[in-house]
Formats: sequence, structure tokens, C-alpha cells
Amino acid sequence: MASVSMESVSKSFGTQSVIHNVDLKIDDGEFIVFVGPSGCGKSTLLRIVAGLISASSGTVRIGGDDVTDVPASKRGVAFVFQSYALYPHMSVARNIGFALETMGIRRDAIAQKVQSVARMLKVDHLLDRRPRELSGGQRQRVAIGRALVRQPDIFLFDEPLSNLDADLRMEMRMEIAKLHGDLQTTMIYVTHDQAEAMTLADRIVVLNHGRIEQIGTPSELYHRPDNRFVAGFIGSPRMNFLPIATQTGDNSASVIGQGGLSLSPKAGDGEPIAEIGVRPEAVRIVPTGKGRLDCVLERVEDLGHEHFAYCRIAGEALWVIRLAAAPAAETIGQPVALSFDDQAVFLFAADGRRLGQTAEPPGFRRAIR
Ligand SMILES: Nc1ncnc2c1ncn2[C@@H]1O[C@H](COP(=O)(O)OP(=O)(O)OP(=O)(O)O)[C@@H](O)[C@H]1O
Repeated sequence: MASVSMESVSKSFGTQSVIHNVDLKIDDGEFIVFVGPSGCGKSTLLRIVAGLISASSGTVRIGGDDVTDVPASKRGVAFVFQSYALYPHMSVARNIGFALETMGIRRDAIAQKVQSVARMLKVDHLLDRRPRELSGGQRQRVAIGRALVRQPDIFLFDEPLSNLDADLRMEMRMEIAKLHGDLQTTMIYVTHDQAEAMTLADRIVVLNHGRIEQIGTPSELYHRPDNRFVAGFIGSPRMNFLPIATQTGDNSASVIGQGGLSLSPKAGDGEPIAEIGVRPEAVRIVPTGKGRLDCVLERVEDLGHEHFAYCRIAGEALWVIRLAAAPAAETIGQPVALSFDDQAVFLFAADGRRLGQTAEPPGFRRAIR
């Protein structure tokens, strides 16, 4: 087990700068997940920790030691890729034990170790097969086994489950969580999948254009995002946003196409509010005249256990509302209103910062029509 830290780490490929001055401290035994849009630098940052690519500047430490110039093989890390990268001509047993062979460990000791890892990952009945004779989930278990057998100080996972179907992903997600619980080894995990990030992480690192937007527990990122980017990135479906067209004085504002809205005196800590945001699960659909925003209910999707209602506000912004029960069929295509509590409203400045973080609760007091 080991801590990891990055100090002012930057990376450029030729003239393209992809990681900018990243500072990050990961505790011994922590499960850290990197998320962010495609191309934001998640894999690059993970590979810098692994030593598979070198940082252009900055320092990487593992267990307090400066490993910036230490080769990957001497960092005590094991990497699990999305593509499994198994040796096709070797049996499952040899794939799992190969790293130990290269270390010159005795064959009977390797066989014992392979058995115990294979049993843990439930592939002990497949040891004589070749990778092509395995399902995707079984191959991924073998890839994890190959990492596990080396007893690394740190596990690095780069989208390990993205080639699997939904059921298998969930099963493997639980196994990885259990593995972390059993081993208590530091793990850094890159994913596109919100459910994986929210359920596996002790802390999530949200990256955007090679910079860290926020680091926090899943709950912190969801309930107290620092900025509009994180607010919009964490949560599925994403947060609904609406621009504020004008704001007059401390406690009244207007939203595109809507009448004036009154703000609580502390909302935004007195700073101009550029946008409001409300999560899909915090909005209710009510009859016109009884809510805070007027809209037209354009469409409803029935997912069985829940419904997504799509509401167009002032012919522009489309909000998605998560409902337990379907709205009445006759309201589809008709004007309705949206209602939500003060506490559910997030306020953002023009530069994207979340405002009103000191005011309790932030948000609008009521709508004036
Ligand atoms: N070897 C390379 N040479 C040049 N550019 C690279 C190289 N590797 C990555 N990049 C660029 O660096 C940026 C970050 O890539 P990276 O793979 O880290 O992103 P990512 O967040 O993991 O993306 P994804 O989610 O799509 O896998 C991208 O713009 C990518 O094109």
C-alpha cells in the first residue's frame, strides 16, 4: 500500500499541452476515480502515475519517494486496461502467473499463488483455457488476476469494464469494490460511467481540459459542486440550467421569457447571478399558475420504474424532470409549471463559480408573476 502525490504535474505532446499544473494527494488505501469528458486527460494522468509516460514537468511521489524518473516496472504499480491485453497464446494460468515467471520465482510457488488469485476471482475452473475461449467478463477477471498476483502497492484501472454488458459491469463493479475492501490497496480508476464513479470512489477527481475542476467525495460533488462544470457533469440525467437575463438589485431577477423572480436577500452573496441550476429529481410538475417556471411538457419517457419528462421553457431551455409516476397523458404537449424548493436551486456566476455557498439555504424565495 502506498500514497500517491502529484506536484505541479504538466504534460505536453509536441506543442499540445494536455495536463496543466495538476496537484493531487491520494492517501494510502484510498479509492480514487478520475472522471471528465473524453480527451480531458484522465488516461494521460493515470499513465504518468504508472510511469508509462513521463511528465513534462512536476513531481510524482509514491509512498513519499520521488518516482518521477523511476521506470514503470520499479514503481510497484499494476495496470488493468480496458483492452485486457492478455497474451493470446498462453493459458489463463500462465497469463496470471507470467509476471512472477519474469521475476524468477519458483514454479510451485507461482502455481500456488495463481490458484489462490484465480479462486478469489472465480476463474480457477478456467486455468487451462486460452483467452479466446473466455467471455469478456472472464477475460477481465484474468486481467485483474494478472495485476493482483504481483501484490502491487497501487492498482491503476483504465476503464476496465467498458467492454462489458450492463449486467456484467454491475457484477464486476461489486467485485472490484470487494477487492478494495479486502486488500485495502490504493486504487486509481478511470471511467466514463457515473454509476462506477459514484459507487466505487472514496473521492472523485473531476478533470476538464487537463485541469482539476474539483476533488471530493461523491456526495460532496453532487450536493456541493464548486462550479457549473462539476454541477453539470455529476448526476444523470444532468442538472437543468437556465440563464438569468437581467438582475436588478439584490433580490429580483428575470429568467428568459419569464416574469420577475425574487431572490432571497443572501442569494449569490450579493454577486450577480448568471444562471440557475436545478437537478431533475428536485423538480415537480404542477398546473400552470401554481409553479415557479412556466413551460410546455413536450415528451415523457417511460423507463418502467421512473419517468423522464422533457419540458421546454420559453421555447428555449429543455429541462428534464425525473418522476416516479407518469404525468397525466392529457398534459403532454400542454403548458404546465415547474415547482422546486429553495434548497434545490444552485446559483452560478458568469465565470461558472457556484454562488451563495455561504448563504443557507441559497436560492430563490418565491416566484412573482
Ligand atoms: N501519445 C499521444 N500523442 C499526442 N497526443 C496525445 C497522446 N496521448 C493522448 N493525447 C492527447 O491528449 C489528450 C488527453 O488524452 P487522454 O487519453 O488522456 O484523454 P481521456 O480523458 O483519457 O479521454 P477518453 O475518455 O476519450 O479516453 C487528448 O487530446 C489526446 O488526443
